[in-house]
Amino acid sequence: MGYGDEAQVDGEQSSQIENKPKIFLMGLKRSGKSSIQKVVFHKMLPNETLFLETTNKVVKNDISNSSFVQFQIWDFPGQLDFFDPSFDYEHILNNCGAIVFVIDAQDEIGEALQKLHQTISKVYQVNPNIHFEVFIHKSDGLSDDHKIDRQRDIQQKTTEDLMDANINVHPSFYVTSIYDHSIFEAFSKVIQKLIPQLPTLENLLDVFISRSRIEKAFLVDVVSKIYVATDNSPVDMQTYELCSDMIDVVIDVSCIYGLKEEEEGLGYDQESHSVIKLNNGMVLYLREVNKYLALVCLLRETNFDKHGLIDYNFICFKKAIEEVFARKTASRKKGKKITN
Ligand SMILES: Nc1nc2c(ncn2[C@@H]2O[C@H](COP(=O)(O)OP(=O)(O)OP(=O)(O)O)[C@@H](O)[C@H]2O)c(=O)[nH]1
Repeated sequence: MGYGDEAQVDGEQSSQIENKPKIFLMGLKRSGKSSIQKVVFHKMLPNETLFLETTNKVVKNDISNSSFVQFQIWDFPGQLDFFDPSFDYEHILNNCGAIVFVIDAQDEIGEALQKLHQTISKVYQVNPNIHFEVFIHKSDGLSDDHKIDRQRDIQQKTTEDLMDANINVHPSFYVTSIYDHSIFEAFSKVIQKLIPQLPTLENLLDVFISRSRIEKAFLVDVVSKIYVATDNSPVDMQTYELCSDMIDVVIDVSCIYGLKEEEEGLGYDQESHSVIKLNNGMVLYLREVNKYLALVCLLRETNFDKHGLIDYNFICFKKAIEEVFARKTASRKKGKKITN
């Protein structure tokens, strides 16, 4: 299952800008932009990206999976000169929330760094509110030492160049690969910056886990496995991977045993919940929050004895989330009325 429409847009169509915030995927040719989009949002297997052809036009993708996560991803071909005077980039940048700049960490990085600097300096002049996110990509092919060196080099050079040019921008850096969960974690962080309700969601999660003696909780988008929010304790990649895999297990089992004959669907509804006891004394706990989101938690088995309390706290948490959604929808409608 994938998301929404995928459309090729040319110069003219690109001027028809909708109100959803946009995330631009930029970087040199073959750096991995289309692969990232396909793997994260279209469930393409990483190995299948080997056969992706080079992108010739801007590819626009509408991501409307949940009330919180609604945006467009624009995949720019590596060979496109974004700042060509014939390309109306100033207009396009007005509604852009973030630029994800992808650097192939297995390749020579000089040209990519030059292009990154040029992109940041020009974009900053048009819209200083855009978040700059640098993916140090294809990290799977590097040894651990090499990974650290690459990240340090890219981060240092970019920051120094920006300081020398007097540009007050602080890009975020992520080491990513489509062959593990790093790409999902990085994209989660990119998207979270575009969710205005993030502090409220994090607070709700903090209260929920502390009252329920839970170690870690993620509010996950069930289709993409991007986490929309988590509590304030640090994210450990293995825990995120476990929680994300649990969603697959629950959906797969529901599809096989939960759907009626000839019934089609994702196998995920209000009834979806699951508890998995691991052999290391930990428990995974999943509950449906709404059509798009699941709460997935990790807790100690000894703290699961009072699971009635956890279930009760979850109901309160779910109600609070519904209120946040309702407020968001109400304020959106109010905004529309005013503009009408
Ligand atoms: N090892 C490795 N290869 C990757 C990764 N991501 C993408 N690739 C490979 O990189 C190659 C280029 O990927 P694309 O997604 O087509 O690159 P692009 O940036 O969209 O390229 P253009 O369309 O030319 O701008 C493909 O063969 C992918 O399989 C990764 O994380 N690790």
